[in-house]
Amino acid sequence: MGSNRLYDATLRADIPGPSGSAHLNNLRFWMGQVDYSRTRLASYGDVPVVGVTLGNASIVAVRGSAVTKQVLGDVTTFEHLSDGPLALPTGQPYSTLFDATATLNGPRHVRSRKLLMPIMHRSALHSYEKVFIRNFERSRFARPTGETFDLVAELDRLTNANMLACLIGLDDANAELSERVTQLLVTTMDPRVFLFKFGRRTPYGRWLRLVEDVHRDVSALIDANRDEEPRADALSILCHATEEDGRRLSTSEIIGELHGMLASGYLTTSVTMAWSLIALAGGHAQDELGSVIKETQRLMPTVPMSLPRRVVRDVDIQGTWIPRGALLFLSTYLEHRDPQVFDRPHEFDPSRWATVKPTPFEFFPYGAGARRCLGAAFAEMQIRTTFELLLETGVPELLTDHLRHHMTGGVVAAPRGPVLMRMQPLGSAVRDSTAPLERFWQNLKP
Ligand code: HEM
Repeated sequence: MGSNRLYDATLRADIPGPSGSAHLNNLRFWMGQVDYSRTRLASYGDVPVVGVTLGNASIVAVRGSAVTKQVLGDVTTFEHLSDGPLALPTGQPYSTLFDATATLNGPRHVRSRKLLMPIMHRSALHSYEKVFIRNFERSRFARPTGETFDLVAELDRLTNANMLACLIGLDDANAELSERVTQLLVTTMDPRVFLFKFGRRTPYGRWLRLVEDVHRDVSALIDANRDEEPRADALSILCHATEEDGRRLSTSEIIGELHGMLASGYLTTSVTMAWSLIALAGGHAQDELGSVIKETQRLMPTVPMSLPRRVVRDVDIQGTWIPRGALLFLSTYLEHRDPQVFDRPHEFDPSRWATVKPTPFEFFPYGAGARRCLGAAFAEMQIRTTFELLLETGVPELLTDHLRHHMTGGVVAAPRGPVLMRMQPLGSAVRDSTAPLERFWQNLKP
């Protein structure tokens, strides 16, 4: 549904927005969504719908908790994209690799969410916790020796190991496949792959071979698992899951869902952990852990602009008519700084969470409604388990003063690495980085 073009002159609407070249406006939007929200969108105040280009609804951003509720609450008008640059060639065994909860709509989406529920069941989460503990103990965070390292890279390694073990059951014994799956996740986020979608020696050709290899190897793993005793990882749970009519998920469905969860959950978790650890190591280790994590997610939501929604029927948004076909975004970054909800909205203050009680449409780092992040409980358990162990082990000390962010994978706002830290023995006095951290948060003000 809807045009894949990023500018469609026929999608006219009576909305404000910058004039000038639509292509340049689009470029500014895609280049940096935090900066776009901060410098462009914020200047329109409370206007509910702003076009990336004046008077055109090809790409629009919407504002306010009432509109957020309308958009996230109506999954039949505002659909997730199932098309886009990721579409794979048809007729191949791997053609459905990107068919998963995050890209499906309508009854197929409802069905796939339901089928994934056992993966997030309390008993499953309990077994994942053991993996988080084991991998933490092998990480640099478990060694309070004063060694300097890059927290962004270390968290990336740790989260990757956690996800591969919990979702696919991979560990050191499957190093080669682990490496290939990781490579696929990383290259799928590389825009160069999709610039020229032809040839075998191009980045696209190499990426397609990787898709084929991973699909073949994980399919073999799934087939082997069907005959084995159930284990605690998601792959095994899905192999043994049955629908109400007794039907089992096909190998292609399972591999699509596993890939979808890895793609949705790996970078988002490692980056959320990196921002939170920067706050902990920079002077907030004594504050209540849950409040530090929430306050970090408020000021720097890892996904600062929502996933795009395709408007599939003409719709009225707070008195503004938006035509079918529009591509619509919410600015989580701006909604999380609403002064009506958060007093002194640009200050990093974990203690506010003792009193502030935002609705799910005022604070939504994981989205809200029928498409709320399916892995939120999994991510939260991973974050809490890791940081509780870390704070019991030693004192984290932030060594990098100049913090910056960049957009990666198209949708994630990550710290620009390296961000150096060290783990000092418990009871050590460490340098106070509150001033540089404060400067960083202030520089992010709209
Ligand atoms: C801190 C880490 C994470 C953050 C910040 C995050 C954030 C999000 C956001 C913003 C969405 C979009 C919601 C929407 O479109 O309204 C989403 C969707 C999703 N996430 Fe996460 N996520 C995280 C971790 C994970 C993990 C670990 C998994 C899997 C194990 C996961 C699986 C999914 C799936 C399957 C969807 C699609 C849900 C649907 O469309 O019904 N996420 N996530």
